[in-house]
Amino acid sequence: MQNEEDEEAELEVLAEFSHPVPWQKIEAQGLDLDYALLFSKEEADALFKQLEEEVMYSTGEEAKVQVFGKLHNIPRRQATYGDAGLRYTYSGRTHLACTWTPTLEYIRDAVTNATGHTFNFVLINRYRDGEDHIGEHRDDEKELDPVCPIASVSLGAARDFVLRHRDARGKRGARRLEPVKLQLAHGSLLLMNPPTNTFWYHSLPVRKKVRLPRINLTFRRILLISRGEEPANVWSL
Ligand SMILES: O=C(O)CCC(=O)C(=O)O
Ligand SMILES: [Fe+2]
Repeated sequence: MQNEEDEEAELEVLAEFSHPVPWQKIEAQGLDLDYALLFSKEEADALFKQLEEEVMYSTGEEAKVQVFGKLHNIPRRQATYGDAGLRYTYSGRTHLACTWTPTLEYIRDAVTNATGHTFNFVLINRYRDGEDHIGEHRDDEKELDPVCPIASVSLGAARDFVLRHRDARGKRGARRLEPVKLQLAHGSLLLMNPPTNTFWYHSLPVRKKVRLPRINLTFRRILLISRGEEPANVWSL
């Protein structure tokens, strides 16, 4: 019942604001992506600058990951924002979302207008230059709403984005499935639609020639109702 109401609300949003974005569809077995330029260069420049002033990135323990029992600095900076009280677990750590800034609300609403989907959380990654990167992973946490795409907005230096099917990883991948490679441009929006994150891993590899910073925002919808043994993803609302 709740879902039907949500769907109706989303359709209304779609009908009300159809944004003039030329979408490009990218498909492969179990992979479904939509790519478009969401912001003009001028607007993307302004948004990048505003985010540089507004976003507070994690520091100290929060900015480290544990790999085989050892703590490492993550090779980029991260921040989480969202609806009041939301928390989200990734890489074994629980993060409490900061409340939306005006610029983040503006970008979130532009994504909603362009897609008809609503989001209650954003993970922000800042890559200083081409040395900063993110390793191969899937965003398949069980607290994510399984019907909602992950909407990835890129600002700043263009970077390569590589997706590989889970059965084609490693030297002796069980299946010959070609990786999917994209370049994520300044002001672009990439939708990772279900079931992409079940079957495909993605990464942002090191690119030593890239000298300029990049900010990536992945808008997500986190379920507020606990499933099974898991606690609900809110402290208090
Ligand atoms: O920076 C990117 O384009 C990807 C970031 C990413 O994969 C993530 O936030 O989960
Ligand atoms: Fe990801």
